[in-house]
Amino acid sequence: MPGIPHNNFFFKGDSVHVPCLSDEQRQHLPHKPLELIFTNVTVTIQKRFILKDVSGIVKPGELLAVMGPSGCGKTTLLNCLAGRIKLDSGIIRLNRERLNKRYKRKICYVLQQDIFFPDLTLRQTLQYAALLRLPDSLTYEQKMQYVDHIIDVLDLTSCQHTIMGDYMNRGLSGGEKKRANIACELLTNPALMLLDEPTSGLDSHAAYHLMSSLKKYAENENKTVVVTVHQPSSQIFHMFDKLLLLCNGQTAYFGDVNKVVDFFSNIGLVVKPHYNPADFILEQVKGSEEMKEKILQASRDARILPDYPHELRTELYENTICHQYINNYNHNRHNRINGHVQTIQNAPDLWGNNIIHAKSHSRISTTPIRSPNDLCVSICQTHSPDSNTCVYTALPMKEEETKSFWLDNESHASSSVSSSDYDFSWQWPTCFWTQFKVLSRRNFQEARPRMLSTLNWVQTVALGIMAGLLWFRLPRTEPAIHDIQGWMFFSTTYWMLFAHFGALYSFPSEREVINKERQSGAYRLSAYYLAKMVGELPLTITLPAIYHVISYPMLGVHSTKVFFLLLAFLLLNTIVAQSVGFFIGACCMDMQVSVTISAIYTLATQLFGGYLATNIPPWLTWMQRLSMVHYAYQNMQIVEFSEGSPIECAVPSKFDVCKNSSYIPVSEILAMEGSSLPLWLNTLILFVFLLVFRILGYVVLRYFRRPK
Ligand SMILES: Nc1ncnc2c1ncn2[C@@H]1O[C@H](COP(=O)(O)OP(=O)(O)OP(=O)(O)O)[C@@H](O)[C@H]1O
Repeated sequence: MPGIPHNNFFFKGDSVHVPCLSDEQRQHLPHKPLELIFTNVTVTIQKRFILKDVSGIVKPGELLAVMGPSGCGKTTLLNCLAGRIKLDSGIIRLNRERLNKRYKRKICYVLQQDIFFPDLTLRQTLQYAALLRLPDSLTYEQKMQYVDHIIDVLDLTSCQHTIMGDYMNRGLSGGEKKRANIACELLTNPALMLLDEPTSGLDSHAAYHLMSSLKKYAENENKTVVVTVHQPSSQIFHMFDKLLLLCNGQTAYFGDVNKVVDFFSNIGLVVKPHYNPADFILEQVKGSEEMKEKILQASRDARILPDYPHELRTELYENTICHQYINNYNHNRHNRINGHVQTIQNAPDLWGNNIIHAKSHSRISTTPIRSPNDLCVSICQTHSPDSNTCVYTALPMKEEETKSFWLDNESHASSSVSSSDYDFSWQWPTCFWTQFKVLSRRNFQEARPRMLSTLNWVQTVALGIMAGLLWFRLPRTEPAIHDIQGWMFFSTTYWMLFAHFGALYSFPSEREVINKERQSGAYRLSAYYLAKMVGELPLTITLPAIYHVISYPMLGVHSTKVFFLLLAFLLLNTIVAQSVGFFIGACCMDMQVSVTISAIYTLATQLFGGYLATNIPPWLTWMQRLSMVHYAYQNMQIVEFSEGSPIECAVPSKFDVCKNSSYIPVSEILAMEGSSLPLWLNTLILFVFLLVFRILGYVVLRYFRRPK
């Protein structure tokens, strides 16, 4: 394939391939290698330790396996490393810099669950991912060429036109979905890959090939790879460079994979010959409580042995050098650093250098003190100049990295910008316009099978004919008024319910995909939201329009203008109802709650619509103001009875006006149902409904339903 290098690494048959960019393309994705260090990671949920003091280091080119029994905290650790869970304590660093939002696009996180739009094919899924996540500097052809290549090297060619599928519609197999999941993430040429159970659901052959691919990916591309695995075969086990064994959320072993057998032997747990070491160590950490404690104690003891990575020894510095140092402050003063007025605590360090502790809002800049081996940095996380309230830590740093650094002390996942290493990954991969265009197209393509399914067509046509037959050729006389109103009210309420519940039911499955993509920083929420409105609009209005085209002429068309105006209000009402459904879907995580709220709202809307109850008690009239159907229904009457053929009075007539006239004016017909508003005001209110609920939906997604 032109433009694709031959230093391939992914196995396909007997050959090995690289799903990577050509050198020219690679220039557009300048990810430098990342070293991952996590120290003393502790997470508690509902006062229960899920992870406690877990530490590890993975260098570029290395493959770290996280193993342990089910429920020991593997996924939680991966979530922490991806910055998706707030730590109770501990630090995660990438290239010695604290994990922050800027790294999101350098990290690829392949989730345990394969979350996709079920109706898109594998190829469409990858194409959209490439269009959204590869930078605008690559042309469309280059992006598609890369998709072809990824499909080829992951051996997905034969199933590229198969839908992803779900439990209702069978699509890709489990293994194919898993590879598709990895393919989507590999598109961005990530520097750090986190994969949660990538081999689950694969047969041993497929699992071996996948793991060897990842191993070669790490080695050849200098990538950092972390995987969680349950029970690897011995072949797979020996592919790992490093192993982190977890037991009850604590480190049972961290180090080279080829030293783990010795570690267990040293505490009297000797692996039998020809036994899979992975099975052996997992059996030990699933053993009795005494056995677990013995292993955990041995692991704690190993932290002070010489071969324990010195990058992880923060507690040594904390307890000795930094403690002594912090107690040695001798004066405070104010100064200006990095353009911010800061309180600076300045003191000579233990080795004769100066240390400056500086605090400005949430950002901190410190100069380090030099310890005999490394640099000890003290970080004050409070606004108080009192050293007793400072939280401090010590970390070995390279000298060039110590000039200044910025600390995000709120959350690992929140924003923090370093002046150094500023690259494209801080920005969105594509501009708003590209995101909007691609997402509109994808929304249309994804929603079409769902919204315009054969069943929906049958239902619409059947209902249109039924309504047309029921109200067939209605005469323009007083006794027919109620029937004409019946058709209008039925049409508006039916399409309100259809659109509202359609939006409600489609949202939960869509939300998972959107959350996954938002977490990886693929696009702006605003681009998605706008694209959703635009992309789905033709689909939302198609079926009500078909219904109208069938049923209204059967009633008897009196003017083209009336035909189109009635259609316009029917569609406007449908779009408003969809907005409300979308808003409720965004608010409620629980489907049953959202269905209940929707049922109450839509039924109340019907009751107060003006057709079913005409004598609404005065203290309840405000409810009518909240009924969206009410406004559309009123407008349809205004149009039908003022622009259409006049309605003849009956003899005798219940309208007083018929004493002096043969026709009933629209105002009299509307007055039968209580007070009414002019056409323009009803229309304006419908547009206000539309805008308010769309904006509220966005606000909820933006601020209250942010993916963690
Ligand atoms: N949000 C949460 N609320 C309550 N408990 C949680 C939550 N998230 C995780 N846990 C608990 O934390 C523990 C670790 O969960 P985690 O999913 O990390 O385990 P795991 O090792 O990945 O398991 P498995 O191998 O079965 O996927 C489990 O006991 C789980 O029940």
